[in-house]
Amino acid sequence: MEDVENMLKDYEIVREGEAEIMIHKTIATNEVFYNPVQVHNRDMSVAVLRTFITKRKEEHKAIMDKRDKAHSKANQGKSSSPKGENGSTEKHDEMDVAEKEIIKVADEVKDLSTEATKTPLWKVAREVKAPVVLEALAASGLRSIRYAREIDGLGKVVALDIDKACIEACKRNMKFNGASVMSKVEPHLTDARVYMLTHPKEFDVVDIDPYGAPSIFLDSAVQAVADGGLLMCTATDMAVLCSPNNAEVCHSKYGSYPTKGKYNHEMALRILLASIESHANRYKRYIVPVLSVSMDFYIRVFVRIYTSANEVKKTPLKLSYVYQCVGCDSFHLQSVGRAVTKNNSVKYAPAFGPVVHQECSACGKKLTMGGPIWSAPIHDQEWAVSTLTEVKSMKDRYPAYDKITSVLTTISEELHDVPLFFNLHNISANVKCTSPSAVLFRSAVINAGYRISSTHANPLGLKTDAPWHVIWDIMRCWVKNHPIKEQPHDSPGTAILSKSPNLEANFSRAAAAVSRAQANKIKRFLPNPERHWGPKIRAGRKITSKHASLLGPDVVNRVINGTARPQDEKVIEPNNPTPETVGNATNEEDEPSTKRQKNGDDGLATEP
Ligand SMILES: C[S@@+](CC[C@H](N)C(=O)[O-])C[C@H]1O[C@@H](n2cnc3c(N)ncnc32)[C@H](O)[C@@H]1O
Ligand SMILES: [Zn+2]
Repeated sequence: MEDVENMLKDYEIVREGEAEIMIHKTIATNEVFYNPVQVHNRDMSVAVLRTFITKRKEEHKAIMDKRDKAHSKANQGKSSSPKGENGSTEKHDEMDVAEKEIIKVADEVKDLSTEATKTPLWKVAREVKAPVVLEALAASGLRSIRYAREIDGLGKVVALDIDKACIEACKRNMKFNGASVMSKVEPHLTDARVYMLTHPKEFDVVDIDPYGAPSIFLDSAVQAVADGGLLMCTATDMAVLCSPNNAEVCHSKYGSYPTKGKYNHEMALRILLASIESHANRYKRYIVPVLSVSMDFYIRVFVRIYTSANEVKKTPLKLSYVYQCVGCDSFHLQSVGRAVTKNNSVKYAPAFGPVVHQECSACGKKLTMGGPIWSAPIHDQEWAVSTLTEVKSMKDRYPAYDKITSVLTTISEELHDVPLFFNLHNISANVKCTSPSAVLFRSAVINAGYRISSTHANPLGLKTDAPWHVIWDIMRCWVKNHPIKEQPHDSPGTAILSKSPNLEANFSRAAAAVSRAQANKIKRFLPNPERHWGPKIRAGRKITSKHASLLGPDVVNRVINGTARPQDEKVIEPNNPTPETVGNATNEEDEPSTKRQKNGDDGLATEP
């Protein structure tokens, strides 16, 4: 008893969701990674895991129903087949009926769940197994403990870390959370890559939450996920994924070039998805994204993984290069592959190109090329809506309820089949005019016969299927009624405005120009979580005077002198290193400024 009390006096107890973890009071050691603002990440993961469990049950039930239907049809065929003289032929007929029915049903089930696994229908167990989870990079074990305590119907949770101090902290925290956690969570001190490679297809859920880039874990992670299982993966190296200044690093880690577009947070998601797909394809596997989130200072994707050599051939249709104009915000996508149908068979060949001229058709400037990115949908609309509904029904169980409902609401309203987006303020800046309000601009697009939506990745971003010549025509019409000062003759804006519009834009207010969430005054974007929010310094990295500009001289002095206070913990979180500013002025009161700062500190968990 005294031992426990003695031990507890060195720790601060932090509660998140239903888990409580012990954080050492002496932060100078910075021994085990813990970042409180990642509660958004953990809450979102809890929510998606709950949806996964529900969906798997539904899919399993559908398979069972179909199997039962197949059996009863086969039995009917058996009883109604006329008795002939030749017993063996009759038997054959009966088997034919049953077999055909089962094959037909197997196809239907495959369509139903897009689960192209090779498991024969008769082999599917009657009871759906409780999903087994692997948290590959567990640190304090907080996430694994939350999964074990909060998610009903979950099987074992295996928590790995390569760092002894982390696994010790994880074991301590498990014990602190009681017997139910002790019996469910299984910690291992090991290199996650080796563990995942030696446990192929063993986990229904694999969670990767690294410092910075997940790239070194992807190859083994895609192999550890069971067919139809879920891979959840974070990347916090936004400076690499978003900025052409780090293009070499991005290409070496992910196999794609980023471009300089205002859509760069969504592009980061699409680069990560393309990279996971490429790793999966090596093992005849492919991904189906269910939710892809750009949040705070990082991105997180949730993808299901299936095995099918046939489906893998279609990957080039889901990938595109991006041509980005250097003069204006126009961008164009070029698919990597195309489908060729010949005599009832489909083959996949490289696409015809290029889809653009060497100069931008709007402003005449050059185009840079980026990608390849994942250009198929990044979310499953039904998953987004189900997850949102489920979160709303359990408000008390999500400490970051406001944040995750706002993100899920915006995601549920996104145009899912339109990759990337532009920023209304930026395209107005291209032609040097005052920006039309979002509602007026959206109305003009809708009145021209196209669809438009917002995006969760940027409060001022707009997704539309309208081609760029329509977008520029709308801006030309706007400028006609809102004249601008004369611009330099060689500016992109002058080139854009020198052409007469082919379309007469109609700015009269369209009903669909305001989203359902906006109409109902539901918050779609929230301000930053707290003053010193962002990725944390890597665990174990010594805090020195070099971190003064980041943490403040007082905190650094206290840490160096060994007199740090528990509240200093909150300050040891540098700002977001994302190289772009997401927009400042906003014309919608529910969309606060999310201007972010550049940061060059080399001790960040996000640095490459
Ligand atoms: C960002 S922290 C994980 C945070 C944790 N998931 C959470 O939600 O609090 C990354 C962890 O990965 C661990 N790690 C790094 N490389 C690893 C490897 N190859 N195998 C296992 N763990 C590793 C580090 O020790 C660190 O504890
Ligand atoms: Zn241009």
